[in-house]
Amino acid sequence: MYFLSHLLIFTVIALILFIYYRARKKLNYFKERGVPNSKAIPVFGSIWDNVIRKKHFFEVFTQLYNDFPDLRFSGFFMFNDPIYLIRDPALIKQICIKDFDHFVNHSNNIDIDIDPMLGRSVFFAKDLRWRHTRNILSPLFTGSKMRLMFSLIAQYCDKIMNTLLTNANGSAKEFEMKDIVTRFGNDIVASVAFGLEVDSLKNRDNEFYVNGKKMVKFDGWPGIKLLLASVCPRLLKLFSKSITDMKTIEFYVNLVSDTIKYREENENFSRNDMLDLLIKAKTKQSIKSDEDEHQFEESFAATEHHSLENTESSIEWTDLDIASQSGTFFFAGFETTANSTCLTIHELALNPDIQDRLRGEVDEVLEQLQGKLLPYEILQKMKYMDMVVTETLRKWPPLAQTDRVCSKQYTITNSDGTEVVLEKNDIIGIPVFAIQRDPKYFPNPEKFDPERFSDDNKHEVDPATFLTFGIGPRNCVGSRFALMQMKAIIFYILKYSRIEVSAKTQHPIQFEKSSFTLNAKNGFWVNFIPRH
Ligand code: HEM
Repeated sequence: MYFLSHLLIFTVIALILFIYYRARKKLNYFKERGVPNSKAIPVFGSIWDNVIRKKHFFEVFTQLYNDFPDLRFSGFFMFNDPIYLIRDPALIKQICIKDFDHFVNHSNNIDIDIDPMLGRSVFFAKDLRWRHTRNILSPLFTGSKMRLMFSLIAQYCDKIMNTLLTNANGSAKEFEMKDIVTRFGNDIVASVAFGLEVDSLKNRDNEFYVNGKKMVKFDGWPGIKLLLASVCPRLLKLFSKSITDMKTIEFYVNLVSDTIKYREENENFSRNDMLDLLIKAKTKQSIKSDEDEHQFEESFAATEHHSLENTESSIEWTDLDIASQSGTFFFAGFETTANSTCLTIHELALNPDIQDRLRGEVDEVLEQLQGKLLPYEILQKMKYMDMVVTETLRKWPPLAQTDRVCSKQYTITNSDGTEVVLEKNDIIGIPVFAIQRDPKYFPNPEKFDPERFSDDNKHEVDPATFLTFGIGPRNCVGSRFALMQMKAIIFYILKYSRIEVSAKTQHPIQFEKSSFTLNAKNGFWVNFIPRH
């Protein structure tokens, strides 16, 4: 027994020393390639300040960006992984657009045998599966498809804002916006992506909302599983069957299967929602083309659709594939859209003059509509709305950084002339937040200034410095959906109320350091003053 316990202690110490030695050796990675790198410690790399919750990810990434202001790229370590941080917008464009074929995947791939739900989603898929899925999905997110869905969203926002403020009798009502906007988002996803009507403000613990919350919970054990899925999938398989809870997967697949069955049995049923389009894609029916696309004003922030080579695929779509793409609205679009909406509301509360001007635009539209529901075409024509939302997304992009993985050798040249050959599986980081807060590209970057995106000024913004929705063929497929949802919620809030700071509004706002995105530490509190 005595011998065994000593052997165990010895083995554990030897293992720790071995891991430490290997991690320390890895820290020479950039030096050996002639690339200056940010400070790093073994195992935790350059993000120690976030690991101990001293700084938010956003602050850490900004520090790494500012470490070498004159270089086109430098290096840092995300735990043990060396990452090339690309600082030069022209190089970002070259990698993500021109030479995209060398950089197709993100680093957070998940195989379908690790998680049948996430692995099928376009967000986590890689190579051929990604190309095939993206080719199917891209046509479902164009302006004309958004227009079809928009009436469901506008109706919902109008009804809910109206109910929220009944009984207020003209007096201020204090709300924590994240809770409200999350419930808005949940019901909109239920309606558009799953064909289900729920009212999460009334039925607070409805099954759809509870399962949705589980899907987007990526802190704690689910977060560790997500990290293991890309760093060490074999280890994850030892501990767990899947990242997403199997019961949650079953819930969504059953929901989608029942709805598909209903719609197939009722041929005349048409709801013009995303699920309809996904079912058509599954059964390889043609989806009406977008010849009327040009009639819509495009939001400044909406991402371009890049055509990919046509990939004939032998992958047959099942109900699980459809449930997975519908589920993508949760894990790719839920927190991002909800936080961006809350931050727009927060900025409008802090900047009453900007809010007044936006309300003026809303009122003009309301007068034009004469009680009718807001149509998508008119929403898209609201110039100041677009400027306000775009400036929020510039100042507060919900993801600090995105990335690409190199798939075949590629040479990049630094400002000092050093050439570096990127090898297969090398990772490059794109510092979204730091670039959008760099005074070189956005003077006085802390200021909330929608004028940056006015017709007179927006041509001065280099598209490769506005990266909130990413760049190139792997950009955010849901940008139009996110913008439509954010604008609809803001429109109907301003129709029914004036937003003011409340006693609980935090300014300057602080964010949860354990979160990878911008979750306010004490919530997003504001007062709504009902309008007559
Ligand atoms: C304000 C809200 C949102 C923001 C800021 C955002 C941002 C992003 C970013 C930065 C990326 C990576 C792009 C790149 O690496 O170039 C991305 C990818 C993606 N987003 Fe969004 N997103 C938002 C909302 C949504 C919504 C509502 C959906 C709905 C389906 C969505 C679906 C996706 C998908 C599927 C991808 C992966 C695309 C691919 O890998 O082909 N996003 N998003």
